[in-house]
This record gives sequence, structure tokens and C-alpha cells, in this order.
Amino acid sequence: MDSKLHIVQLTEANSTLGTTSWKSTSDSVRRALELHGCVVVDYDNVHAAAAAAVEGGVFGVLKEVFGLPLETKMKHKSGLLGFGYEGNYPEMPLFQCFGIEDGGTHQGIKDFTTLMWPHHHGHDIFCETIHSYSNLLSELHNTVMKMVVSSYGLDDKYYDNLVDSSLYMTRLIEYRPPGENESDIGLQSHRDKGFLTVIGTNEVRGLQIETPGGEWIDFEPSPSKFLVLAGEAFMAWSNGRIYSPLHRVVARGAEMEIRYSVGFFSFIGGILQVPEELVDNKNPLKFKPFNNLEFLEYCKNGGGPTTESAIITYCGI
Ligand SMILES: O=C(O)CCC(=O)C(=O)O
Ligand SMILES: [Fe+2]
Repeated sequence: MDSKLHIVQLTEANSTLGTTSWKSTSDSVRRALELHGCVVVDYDNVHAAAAAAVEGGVFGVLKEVFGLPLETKMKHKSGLLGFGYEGNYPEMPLFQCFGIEDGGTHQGIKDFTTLMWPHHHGHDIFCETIHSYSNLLSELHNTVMKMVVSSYGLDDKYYDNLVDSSLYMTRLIEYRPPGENESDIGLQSHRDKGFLTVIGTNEVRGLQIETPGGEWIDFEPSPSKFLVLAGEAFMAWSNGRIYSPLHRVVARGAEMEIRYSVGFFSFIGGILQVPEELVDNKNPLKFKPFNNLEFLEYCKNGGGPTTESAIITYCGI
């Protein structure tokens, strides 16, 4: 097994539908998601410059929001698993996060900042910085989704339907370094329960992804590199072609700095079913139609195994 994550360079040219390099780029993104369930995207200079411009600011403003008093942070609530404020878990004390619904939109971030900084009617620098970074992640999310649909030879309407029915979450995460005698677990190993996740981080290592063969591989952070991960809903939609990997965050011995990450997550609303083009005699239907948000609720209530694919228990045939 290849012990490196698959890296794809995305440029303006190869990530635009209809260009000569679109097909080969889409195929390599799709292949990486089938083999590893993830792909590292290295954005070209144009995007990297945009990323770098906001990157310096992003992780600075994150420090501010996580530094707010606990009672302020706890005002951010949601009934959905992983949305809302989370932290102070005895089994992973280093971790805290805010899951912001519609965090790719200006309004979503604006509402969040108004809640966190009510006396200042929000926090404009925070709002603009997080919104532009989230936008970058969302653009990348849509490009990858379009590439996979296209690489399977499916009509664009599948992409349009997925995008139109998606519920999006931007998750801001902080991992502080462990104290003496404290566990080094930042985030316990899990598979994402949505469709597709895009993660950007500061330059502190710690994110690891497990290959289907059971080997843990480090994601090497850099301002122009983003990790795209397939969730279990994507695996089911693709009739099991796309893999959804276990991943975790471990505070590594030498890295005693705070690790920040921003994740952009999609969940599909309504009923999700395998496109009929992905089912034939050689590939019989493996998943019943399902509701991604009900699957999330099922996982929240402890349903399904944690290391095996919960989606197989939930709606596998
Ligand atoms: O912080 C990271 O890099 C990973 C976060 C993650 O896996 C998640 O929030 O589901
Ligand atoms: Fe995850």
C-alpha cells in the first residue's frame, strides 16, 4: 500500500469543466477518493495567494473566539450532531469546536459573530476573514463534487441536485497541546457522517487518515494544501465505490503549539439514492435510499459501530 496521501494540483485550467485537462484531473480525484477516501488538493498560485492572504488572519481570529468565556461559547447551540459548540469532553479534553450552519454564507457567519460579540453588533474582521476562508473551502468542495459526478459519466443534473439539496456546516476547531500526563488524543477516530468534507489547517501537524489496509498516514499541512475527505453518505451514494476513511487528530510529541482547523461539511437533505447509472449486474445495489440527516440522528443516538461503517448497518443491503 502506498503510504502517502494522493496529491492533486488544481489550477484554473484543470478545474474548469470542458478544458482538456479536466477529464484526467477529475479521474485522478475520483480514483483517490475510491482508493483512500481522501485527496490532498494543492491549489494553484491564484488560489494559494488568496488562501495565504486570509490564512494569516484566519487562525488569529480563531484564537479570539476560542478565548471567549465558556458561557458565551455555550450560547452557540444546535440540535444537530456536530453543529453548535462542543468541547470539554473528558475523553478528548484538548478539543473544542463551533459547528456553524450555513457557514459558507455571509449571513451564517454574521449571525454567529453577533451571538458571540453582542455588544459590538458582531465582529466585522472575524466575519469577513472566516467568510472568505469558508468560501474558499466551499468552492473547492463544489469543484470536487462536480469532478466525481463528471468522472462517473453522470449528467450534470446529479451535481445540481446534490448542491441544491445540501445543508452546509463550517466547523471551527481548536486543539490545545496536552498538559503533563494528559492524553494526546485531539479527536477520536471516526468517519464523517455527511457527504464531503474539506479541511484547511494551520501548520501544526496531527491529522491522520487510515488507509483501507489499516495504516495511519499523516496529513502534512501547508497554507496551499487542503484535505478533501469522503463521508459515509458519499460512500453510499456511490454504491460503495468511494471509500470513507477513519481519521483522527493526535497531538504529536514535538508539536506543542495550538492546532487550528476549519472544516467545510456537506450533508444532503431529502432522500439520497444511488444513481441508476452506478448499478448494473456487476455492481448490484448495495444501499437502500436513505436520509442523510436521519442517519446523523441515528449516529448521535449511538447507532451503528464506531470503527466499521455505520452507514452499512444503517442502510446497507
Ligand atoms: O481538525 C481536523 O483536522 C479534523 C476534523 C474532523 O475530522 C472533523 O471535524 O470531523
Ligand atoms: Fe472528521
